[in-house]
Amino acid sequence: MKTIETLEELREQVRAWRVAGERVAFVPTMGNLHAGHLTLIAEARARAQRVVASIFVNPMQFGPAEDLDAYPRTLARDRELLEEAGCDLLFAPNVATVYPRGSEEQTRVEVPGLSDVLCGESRPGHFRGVATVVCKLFNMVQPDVALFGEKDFQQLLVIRRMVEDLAVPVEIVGVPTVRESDGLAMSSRNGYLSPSERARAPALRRVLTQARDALLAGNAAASVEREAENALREAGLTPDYIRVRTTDDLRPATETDRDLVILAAAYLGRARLIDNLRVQSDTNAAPQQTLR
Ligand SMILES: Nc1ncnc2c1ncn2[C@@H]1O[C@H](COP(=O)(O)OP(=O)(O)OP(=O)(O)O)[C@@H](O)[C@H]1O
Ligand SMILES: CC(C)(CO)[C@@H](O)C(=O)[O-]
Ligand code: BAL
Repeated sequence: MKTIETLEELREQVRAWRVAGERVAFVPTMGNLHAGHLTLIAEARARAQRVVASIFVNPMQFGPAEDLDAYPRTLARDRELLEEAGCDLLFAPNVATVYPRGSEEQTRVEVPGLSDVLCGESRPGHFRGVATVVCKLFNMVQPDVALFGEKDFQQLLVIRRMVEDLAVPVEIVGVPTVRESDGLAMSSRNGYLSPSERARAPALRRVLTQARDALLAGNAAASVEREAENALREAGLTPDYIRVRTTDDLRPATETDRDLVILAAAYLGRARLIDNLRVQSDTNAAPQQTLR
């Protein structure tokens, strides 16, 4: 596996593959890789002849009080994992390669609406940073297909919408969340948890599952959200939000919506955990099973 830091070398390599008629898949990451990332690489391999991964801790998506400096940087280990997983090229640019004009850069990519709710409300400007860097990385790598985890459900929707609205010629594939054996969604930031916090963390997934069951049993979304927040507090987590939303545009669920997702974020020690669970209720279900 090659590691490339400059745009010139990246473009030369990807151009050679494209000229040879090879399809290129792209997996953008911030590094500190785990089995979730490696599943994205495996899915990428199944969809293209060549796989490019990037590792770039993007300053633009971090708020001033967030963990940009502390974010784990483990490049040597990440390289080994990518190589074993069959990645062809690692693009590991520095900040000046991605943002050559530094603070003088003016262009931003924004997906308002989808970016302003849920995680966007707690992390103002976060999705502007994500959409801008993903748009740049797409222009740098020029892949045919790019893969993103469903763990970051809102991010996946923001990217899908950006690609649609700007006619970006990249197919976007969402990959189901990879979990630890106790249900906790794998995440680089799980490494921030102390042993006792780690023991409490699976409550997030447990509460999401209980909330889904309560919805399917006919309870109203607002009461399900309230109960779930209380359950998170009782489990020792500090809820940021837990909300029932439509899967396509994250609107609050109404009685007639059938394709829903419950999204949650909660603080635990130094970590802010996120997770989500789809709820597909049957339109022909008996009355007690429909959403009220
Ligand atoms: N558990 C997981 N299952 C599937 N995909 C995942 C998982 N965790 C992360 N991803 C995906 O990997 C890609 C890169 O994510 P990133 O490098 O930020 O990892 P992360 O573990 O989500 O980190 P963080 O803890 O900082 O959010 C994203 O598309 C993300 O959705
Ligand atoms: C998509 C991404 C690599 C953009 O920096 C990041 O938000 C992430 O790792 O999910
Ligand atoms: N996985 C999402 C990247 C972030 O939290 O900044």
